[in-house]
Amino acid sequence: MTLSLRGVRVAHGGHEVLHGIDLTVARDELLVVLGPSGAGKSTLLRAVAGLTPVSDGRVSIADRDVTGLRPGRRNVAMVFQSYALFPHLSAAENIAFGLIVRDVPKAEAAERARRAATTVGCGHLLDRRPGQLSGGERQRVALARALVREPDVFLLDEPLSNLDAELRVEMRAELKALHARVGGAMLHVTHDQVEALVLGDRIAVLRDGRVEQIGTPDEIWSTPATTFVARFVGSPPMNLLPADGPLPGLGPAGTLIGIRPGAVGLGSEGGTAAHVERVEVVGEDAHVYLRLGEHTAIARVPSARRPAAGAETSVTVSAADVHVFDAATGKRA
Ligand SMILES: Nc1ncnc2c1ncn2[C@@H]1O[C@H](COP(=O)(O)OP(=O)(O)OP(=O)(O)O)[C@@H](O)[C@H]1O
Repeated sequence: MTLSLRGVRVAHGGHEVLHGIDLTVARDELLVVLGPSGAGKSTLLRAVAGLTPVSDGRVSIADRDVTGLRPGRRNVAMVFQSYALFPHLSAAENIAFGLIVRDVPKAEAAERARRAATTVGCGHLLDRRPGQLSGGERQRVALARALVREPDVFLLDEPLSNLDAELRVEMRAELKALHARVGGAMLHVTHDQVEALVLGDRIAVLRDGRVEQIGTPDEIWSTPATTFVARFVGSPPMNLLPADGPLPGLGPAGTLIGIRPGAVGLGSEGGTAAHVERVEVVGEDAHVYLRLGEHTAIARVPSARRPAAGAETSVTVSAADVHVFDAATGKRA
């Protein structure tokens, strides 16, 4: 394992925000830490980088206990959401900076910076200052600056969140391709579930300073361990209904049944009666907000086949599409 965290706890001003994190990242693995705002994602990255002290537990990098080491001794490179480039230095100087301060000869640093810049597609921007670069170009320079150091671990803190939607999708794919090319252990933090599903070899879902589930994107999607994971991953979120609610017979007593909006069938004969409260058209898809007695649910259907708001319809769900959770604990049953 290149990176391993064992029982890592972090407190801010006497208030514990990470409550014993266990995580490993293999040598060429891209692990995404996914969680809502305030879950402790940035704190986790900062603890690995050595920017925030841990109150308990151990951080190991390349089989070395680094828990007590300062950031410069850990051989990690961090890419920040804000890029954190020096405004008065050119892209080339920004990229080479980490080498120069480590006494790499100037000519070698410049050559390595040029190669890293070419790898991430900003080789033609080396003479420009950050103020003369677009957001996406700055992000490339920040990536090249991390890459050039050849660190044991890359730490990426929401690196795509300042980009517009189109560029974010493009950079997401490029980041994945880059990782496939250069390898290395990457810990990538995001609150964007699509980014996590697309990028991650594995995903660790963080909630209130605890890891709720770790698994491949497929595992997280198809077998969410808790109702929290089930609802956080997927948009619109998974419907949760009591097993003895409006769609009986799909789960044992005392459980909640989970049905993704895409698995809610509308308008078939013999289904459960439902009232269409509202319809949102999102391009090809429509989100249909349904009332089933005292409960509500969302269906995702092709826009062309959407019912009208105010209509009466019927709901059918195939048993194979149902997730079952313990109603008391929220854990997968
Ligand atoms: N320096 C600090 N001092 C006190 N509390 C802090 C400090 N930094 C973070 N916290 C608290 O720790 C918790 C976790 O914060 P953190 O920034 O790690 O969350 P996050 O998951 O990265 O959220 P976001 O997605 O909003 O950045 C929050 O409750 C936050 O208020």
